[in-house]
Amino acid sequence: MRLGIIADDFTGATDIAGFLVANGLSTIQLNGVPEAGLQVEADAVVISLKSRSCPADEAVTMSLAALEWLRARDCEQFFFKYCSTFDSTPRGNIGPVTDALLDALGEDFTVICPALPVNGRTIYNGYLFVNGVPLAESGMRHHPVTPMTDSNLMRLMEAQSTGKCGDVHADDVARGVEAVKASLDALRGKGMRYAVLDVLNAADVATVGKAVAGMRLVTGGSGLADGMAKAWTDRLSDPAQAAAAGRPSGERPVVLSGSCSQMTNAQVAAYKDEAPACPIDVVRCLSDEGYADELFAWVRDQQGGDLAPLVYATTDPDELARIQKQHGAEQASGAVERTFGQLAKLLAEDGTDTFIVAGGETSGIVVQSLGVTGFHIGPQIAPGVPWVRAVDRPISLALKSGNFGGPRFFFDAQEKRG
Ligand SMILES: Nc1ncnc2c1ncn2[C@@H]1O[C@H](COP(=O)(O)OP(=O)(O)O)[C@@H](O)[C@H]1O
Ligand SMILES: O=C(O)[C@@H](O)C(=O)COP(=O)(O)O
Repeated sequence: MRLGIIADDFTGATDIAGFLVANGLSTIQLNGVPEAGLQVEADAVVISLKSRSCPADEAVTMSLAALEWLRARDCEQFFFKYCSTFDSTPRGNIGPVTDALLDALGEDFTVICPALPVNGRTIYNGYLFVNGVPLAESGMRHHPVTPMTDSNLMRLMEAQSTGKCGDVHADDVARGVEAVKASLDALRGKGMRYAVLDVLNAADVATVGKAVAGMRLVTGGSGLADGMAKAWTDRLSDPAQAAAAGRPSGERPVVLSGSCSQMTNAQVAAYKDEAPACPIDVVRCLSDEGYADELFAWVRDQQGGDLAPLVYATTDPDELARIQKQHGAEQASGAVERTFGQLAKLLAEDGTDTFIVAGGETSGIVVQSLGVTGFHIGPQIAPGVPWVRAVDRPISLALKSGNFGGPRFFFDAQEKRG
């Protein structure tokens, strides 16, 4: 197998898998660390974990177990996939997991590259920008679980890891693959353990993708994987064929939105103007055991129309701050996730076969509640959001990262099924 990927959340996993498939790499996504005996045939395997916001020691244990499974399949290269907005808690899991993976592989150096220019994530001088705005000034500063209040990737990485972090400057990236490799060698020579890769555009993506070809472990977002896959294009199959097994097949859709990101707020606003929509009451998530049953009954009544019913917890930063102040951030987000998990399970048992889900943590809980083992990856609805189809039952899903897709994403997902 060419590439083994450990993703720290479920939308992140489908994001990277979607880019690999779009470049013609046959890819399978496995939800959680699979049992030792499972056989898979693919160019790339993505193991999706829900390890972004849990305690660091749990994230390390899960990631090492995933690495062990992948190593047993003779992967040529390993990729630790985290968010293109470097989402991590104040203590942070990206550093500890990167360190643990490096140590387990006997390596002492890797790259840090969350860039994804096609979705507006660029890196300059080691600072991460979201649509031209520094990360800490973007909507990510209000994230319910992983608010990002620093834009400097070197500082973020050093704060949560054991080593020093340098930067491969945009000028070197613009000069090409050999200049990037020389800069990486120089940083390593200076005792750095990590090197941020500046990336401003699609050409830089291709350059850094080639430059990391010989590294045993790389870390970053799906943009880096896109560049790596492009560098392998000569050995790849037809993208349409690679996506065939993941094409959506269902007929009873629902939309579940648990993301409070800026783009999801816009998507929910656009969709609820035209489709049946039910807001989630956080207080009832916290206190009412029967609440998921009630939501289930509502969805069931609404299915069968032109547009799938939407259940959403999505709210704006002011209301979110109020809820978190009143109930505690962890308690509120945990209760909302639990409700989505219960609702998804009830819906699947009743025959809902298509789940369009917004939010990484939300997607994680939905997929875990459905108990799906893994996914075939299908065509992309928007950059970073492919359709996926469960390997073990006829269920299709679109797992949308909070900030991905255009304002009409929920409509697009129901229209773009081929
Ligand atoms: N109204 C709300 N009040 C409190 N927490 C919420 C609310 N809506 C969503 N959440 C929580 O916010 C988190 C959003 O994270 P996630 O699903 O990963 O979205 P994103 O992809 O935007 O990061 C989840 O834990 C979710 O349960
Ligand atoms: O890299 C990205 O931005 C996404 O793949 C990702 O990790 C999404 O996480 P959420 O925003 O929590 O959905």
